[in-house]
Amino acid sequence: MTPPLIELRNVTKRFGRGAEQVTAVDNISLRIEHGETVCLVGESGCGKSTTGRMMAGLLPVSSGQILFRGENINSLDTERYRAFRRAVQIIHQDPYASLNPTQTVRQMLVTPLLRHGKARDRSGAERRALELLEVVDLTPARDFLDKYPHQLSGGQRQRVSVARALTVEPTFIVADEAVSMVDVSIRVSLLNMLSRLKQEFDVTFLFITHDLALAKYFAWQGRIVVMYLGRIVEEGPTPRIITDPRHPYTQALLAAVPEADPELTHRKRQIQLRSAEIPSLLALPPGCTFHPRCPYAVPGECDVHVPELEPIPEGGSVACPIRKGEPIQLIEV
Ligand SMILES: Nc1ncnc2c1ncn2[C@@H]1O[C@H](COP(=O)(O)OP(=O)(O)OP(=O)(O)O)[C@@H](O)[C@H]1O
Repeated sequence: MTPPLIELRNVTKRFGRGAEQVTAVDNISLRIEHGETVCLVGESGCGKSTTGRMMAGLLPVSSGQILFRGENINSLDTERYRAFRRAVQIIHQDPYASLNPTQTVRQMLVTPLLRHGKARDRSGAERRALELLEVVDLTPARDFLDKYPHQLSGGQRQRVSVARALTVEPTFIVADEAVSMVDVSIRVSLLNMLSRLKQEFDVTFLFITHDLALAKYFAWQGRIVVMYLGRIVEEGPTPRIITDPRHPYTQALLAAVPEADPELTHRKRQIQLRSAEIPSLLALPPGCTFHPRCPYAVPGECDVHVPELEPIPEGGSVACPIRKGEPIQLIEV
């Protein structure tokens, strides 16, 4: 049996020491198959970026294992580890911070192409750089080769980041809030470009976003994984999560979608959180960490036991023994 492309097994990540220590990611397990598109969603600070950075090999785990094509990335020899680091690329939220301001687009693309043997010589690397600029819809490509990051718009910079990631022919891309900083008007064209890469380059995606409407758009054929305060609280096929969310937190996230998306908002979900405040990672509530905000919390159960993710027949799994079997009540508006 082919192993998943990438797998997290009971991965935990702690930052800091002593009383200041926080557990940003708490014992999560996740399998992503080759060709899948998975969206990791949740509010700011729930551990999405930390998870993505660990998967890209940019942060060590505190405990647990990350397996790439079935092999623990910490047991790889130098050559295989380098191959893993090339295979997994990350696209950050802020392309301005991740692009070197002193380099032209030509340098940013030609250098990795030559360094990683993706082109035989300089002219081959330039040809490939031009092709990649066209792939990311920066045309006419020649006009962009000598530009510096500050001469590009936010959307164009993000396209250069994507082209740069593609120079090493990755199999897995972590797109961390990759379209959040660009204007809404060009968000869709960026998303469409990323979607095209799934097919054209056979890339598997982990798309990290706080916005369920984006997750729905990007991963309708894929899966949504919902994180809350470092834990996975629900996961499943996107259509099921969007139309029939079971965890009260997922329901609250959906109810908060501001976009005029008729599929997300034509029926209002009946959920009124007890508190809008997210607890601090420094003082996590016992039991289910969502219980102080949850309208369905059962005293003696939810404030005591940490719920496990359990599969549900409709697809995916839910970490809420109280609500997992209950479709939400909807009211027509
Ligand atoms: N290098 C670090 N040192 C200390 N704490 C960190 C570090 N990186 C992240 N954290 C903490 O870990 C928690 C999770 O952060 P993370 O960036 O993974 O969340 P997120 O869901 O991606 O949120 P955002 O969308 O705001 O980036 C936060 O409380 C954050 O302050």
